[in-house]
Amino acid sequence: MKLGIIGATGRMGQAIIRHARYFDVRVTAALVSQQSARYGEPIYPNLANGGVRFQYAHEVQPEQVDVLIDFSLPQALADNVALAKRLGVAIVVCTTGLTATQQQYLQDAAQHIPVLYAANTSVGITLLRHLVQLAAAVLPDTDIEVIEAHHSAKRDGPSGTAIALGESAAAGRGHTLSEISAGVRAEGVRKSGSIGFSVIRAADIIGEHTVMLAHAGERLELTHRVSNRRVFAQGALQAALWLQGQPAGLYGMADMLQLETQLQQLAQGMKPL
Ligand SMILES: NC(=O)C1=CN([C@@H]2O[C@H](COP(=O)(O)OP(=O)(O)OC[C@H]3O[C@@H](n4cnc5c(N)ncnc54)[C@H](OP(=O)(O)O)[C@@H]3O)[C@@H](O)[C@H]2O)C=CC1
Ligand SMILES: O=C(O)C1=N[C@H](C(=O)O)C[C@H](O)C1
Repeated sequence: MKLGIIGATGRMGQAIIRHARYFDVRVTAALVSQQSARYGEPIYPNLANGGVRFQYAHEVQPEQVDVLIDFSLPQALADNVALAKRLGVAIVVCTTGLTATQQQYLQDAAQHIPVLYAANTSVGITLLRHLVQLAAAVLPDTDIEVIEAHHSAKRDGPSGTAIALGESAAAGRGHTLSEISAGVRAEGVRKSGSIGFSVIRAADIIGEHTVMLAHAGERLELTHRVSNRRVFAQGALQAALWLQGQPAGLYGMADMLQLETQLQQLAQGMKPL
């Protein structure tokens, strides 16, 4: 598969370029912003890469890529989706901090091309979202808080993953997140039934999320920690390979992993404790 990576000079873009060779994937386009200092440089000088150099989106030709992965910035989303439509290829969007308007661009593009959106491409978070929904439903009276920690260069907060986990918890309670979100907590007493967020930014933390479900005398904490960006890169590459064969539509990581089917089959085969 011929892959175009958008945000190719960034932390995640570089992780994709490093890990593509472990999949049946060749990076054939590595896209940078008009402001990039890296334009024209070879993408990974230490490895044979067929002479691919960092280039601008408007230079990419339709035969050059089969699928795109976007790890850039929200403000580039409209251009990235337009590029996928121009090339007529699927796009895996992994950028977080999207506005409602930018999320609508994904919905609109999905009428024409396959689009997979994932705020977190790890298998662990895809499963955790389901566990959180279940726990929130089974423990309806617990207070729910989402705590996340990331590196000091992260721009958005709460993280896209924290918001997705909050959405899962709210869904478990029969609500949308916007109905019961308390946002990032500051001062003031807790409103019963609200979901609050805590945000930590420090050093080189790659990505950590905890969902706490607490009531008096007892607390359940569901935690996911990533210690290597390879985890995100592998998930995104796997998603790109899968998405290429799908019809136009908007997908998530759970669709790619067929998680609902897997969980139903497992639940049927489980013995009572
Ligand atoms: N879904 C997931 O699992 C994960 C998602 N993320 C998200 O991915 C995004 C990128 O993260 P990260 O790699 O750490 O960020 P970086 O800041 O390291 O990289 C972003 C890159 O985007 C490039 N860029 C900026 N503007 C544009 C543009 N207009 N068009 C194309 N490229 C542009 C920049 O480079 P240049 O100017 O040289 O082009 C920059 O290198 C963030 O939103 C982050 O939250 C991160 C990790 C995992
Ligand atoms: O910016 C990051 O680094 C990460 N961003 C994603 C998010 O906002 O959820 C996913 C991951 O935790 C790393």
